[in-house]
Amino acid sequence: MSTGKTDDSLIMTEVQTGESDRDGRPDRTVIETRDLDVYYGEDQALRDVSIEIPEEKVTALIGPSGCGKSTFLRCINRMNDQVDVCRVDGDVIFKGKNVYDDDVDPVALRRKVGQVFQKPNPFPKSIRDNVTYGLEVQGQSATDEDVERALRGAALWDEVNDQLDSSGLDLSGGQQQRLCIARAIAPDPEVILMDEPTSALDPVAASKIEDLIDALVEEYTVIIVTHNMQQAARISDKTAVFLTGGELVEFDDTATIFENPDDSRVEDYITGKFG
Ligand SMILES: Nc1ncnc2c1ncn2[C@@H]1O[C@H](COP(=O)(O)OP(=O)(O)OP(=O)(O)O)[C@@H](O)[C@H]1O
Repeated sequence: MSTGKTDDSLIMTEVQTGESDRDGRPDRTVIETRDLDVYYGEDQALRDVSIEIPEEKVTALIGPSGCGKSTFLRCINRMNDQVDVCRVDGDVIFKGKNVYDDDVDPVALRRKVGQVFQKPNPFPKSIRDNVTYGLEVQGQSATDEDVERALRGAALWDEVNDQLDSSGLDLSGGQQQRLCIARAIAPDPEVILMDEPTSALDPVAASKIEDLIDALVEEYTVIIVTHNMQQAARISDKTAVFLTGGELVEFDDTATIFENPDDSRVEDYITGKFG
């Protein structure tokens, strides 16, 4: 297949940031927002959000309902373009390039920044066609190897390799979500956005997705919205805490956020005093 991390049409310089990491390498910023304000009509959903998301790490976004977590995710791959009343001010820099620049093609952007949603949403098509869709929508043909690679990457191959022509809708909820992850990774993205990907699943299926996220981050950057504080603590390297009004209150290593946050509002939120 012709996709891959060598296609740098959207990619400019990379930015070095801090020091902590999974495997000894220094952090590199893959996405940076600067002074990001987002409005729906007159209502402001995000307020002056500046953050640097490290590459090949899991960053969790937590905070009470309505604080703008999903809005933030949708800014990164410009899904908010599809909301007429939505206005975005400020910069969203993906590997050095502002994704809101006029010369950025949102479809190409979404190949590099894939998304998985709360409710598994496979197409009413075969398992194979669900996986190849992400490539074909970009005008690329997909081989059997591409299908196998994506399904293996989503820890689903062993369960479905003898039924690739069956409907994706016949799979269990957890398998459907892993199929959606396979669809997202088929075009070989850099970043995978996940909006509460386990909240519609039973605990066993959710645990498989958590294990999968741990494996995916060897190759991809994962940004996950979750309401499940234990999940954020278990799977993420960094945690960003948003609070009502769309303010990013604190962003730090997950251990620091959960054990020793700077802001008392974060402690109150985490200990369940509000939100
Ligand atoms: N399409 C839309 N049109 C108008 N307002 C919207 C739209 N989407 C979100 N909002 C508003 O923007 C604010 C932030 O919503 P958002 O869904 O980003 O929050 P959230 O933190 O992800 O919430 P939740 O945890 O409940 O999913 C809310 O006040 C919400 O009502």
